[in-house]
Amino acid sequence: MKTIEVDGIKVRIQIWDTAGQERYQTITKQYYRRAQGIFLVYDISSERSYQHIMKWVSDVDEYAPEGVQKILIGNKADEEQKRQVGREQGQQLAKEYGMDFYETSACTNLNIKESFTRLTELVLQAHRKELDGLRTRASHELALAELEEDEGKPEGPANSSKTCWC
Ligand SMILES: Nc1nc2c(ncn2[C@@H]2O[C@H](COP(=O)(O)OP(=O)(O)OP(=O)(O)O)[C@@H](O)[C@H]2O)c(=O)[nH]1
Repeated sequence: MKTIEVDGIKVRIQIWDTAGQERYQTITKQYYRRAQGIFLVYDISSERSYQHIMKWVSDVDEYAPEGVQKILIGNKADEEQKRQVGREQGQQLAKEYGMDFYETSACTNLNIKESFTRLTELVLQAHRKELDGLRTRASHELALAELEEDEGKPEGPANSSKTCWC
């Protein structure tokens, strides 16, 4: 659990670090179902981890809820001398999937706060849209209900609370 501030709102986020290893996949998939935001992380010093991202994306598409927000991360940006994946490759892949992209480093803290804030922002935005949709629908339903109720009552001053209905 961690609390971060986004647009002046304090948001409590729960972070799960899922295992990348194949043998834990059954458990990992169970986490997808409850996720609202997902970081897809590769290691910039490992071309193999970058190639795996496509598999992660298809798993997420299959098991995560529809509106889940995703960000692509190229981690270990401090390991410049061991770099196997160019920044542009990361940007390109993120673009293909319509995701934001950050290179981060857990060692130097590069873009850690920024990427968490951005993912939270995206989740909040998506949630707001959903809430606004529900609110609009609810207000329409309310308006309809009021209209229907009005239809059953006599018109004009007789509809006022002071007037006797009998
Ligand atoms: N140089 C560097 N090393 C890192 C960074 N992030 C993680 N590591 C190292 O990478 C190794 C693996 O880190 P983990 O956090 O276990 O990676 P993981 O992806 O969660 O691993 P799995 O749970 O097996 O999928 C550890 O030795 C970390 O210290 C980073 O930003 N820079």
